[in-house]
Amino acid sequence: MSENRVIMDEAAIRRALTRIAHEILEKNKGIEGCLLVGIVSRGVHLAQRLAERLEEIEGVTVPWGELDVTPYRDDRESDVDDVDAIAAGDQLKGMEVQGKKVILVDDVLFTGRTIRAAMDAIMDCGRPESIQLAVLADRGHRELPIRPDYVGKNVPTSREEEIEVLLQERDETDVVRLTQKRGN
Ligand SMILES: O=P(O)(O)OC[C@H]1O[C@H](OP(=O)(O)OP(=O)(O)O)[C@H](O)[C@@H]1O
Ligand SMILES: O=c1cc[nH]c(=O)[nH]1
Repeated sequence: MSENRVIMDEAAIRRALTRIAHEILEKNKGIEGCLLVGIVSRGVHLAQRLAERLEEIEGVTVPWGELDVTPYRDDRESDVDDVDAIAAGDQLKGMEVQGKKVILVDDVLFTGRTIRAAMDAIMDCGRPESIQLAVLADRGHRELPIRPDYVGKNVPTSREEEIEVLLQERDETDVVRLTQKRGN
């Protein structure tokens, strides 16, 4: 079994994001009223790239923000101090979610717990018209009833495997890899 299998290379990531941008436009009949929200960390770069693609296609500025869902996680230790927790509304820097079509963007979808936390965070800021989800890779193993609206690639995985996403903005390369979990 290969230790490091490339699932998507730079071109595949670029094509997937372009396709997702078109799917977003088709589903929402344009981009009006949409707000892209990238989940920290790599979801932020993907949201920015999608916003850029959408702007290229539609010729309008597409609002996007970033969200660290740590304070909203269900696996967060209860004795963690709240000093560093930044309310979702402050993270979104006043961007209005009320009545908006919020499109959450993340790199990997696994159990769904990160997205559950993100939905809670968004709801803390207002009542969006809808919340949609775009992910670069869906590896299955959901623990909650969450499904993505836009998927770069479905990647069947075992629990002993991991999906690793590297992006130029942080990692100086664009690749999605399937690796063995350390210790396996
Ligand atoms: O569906 P889930 O089981 O919640 O897993 C998916 C999340 O896991 C990873 O984030 P991680 O917490 O590893 O942080 P990172 O984004 O900083 O790598 C990934 O970026 C997703 O946000
Ligand atoms: O395989 C996985 C699971 C969760 N998050 C990741 O980034 N990769």
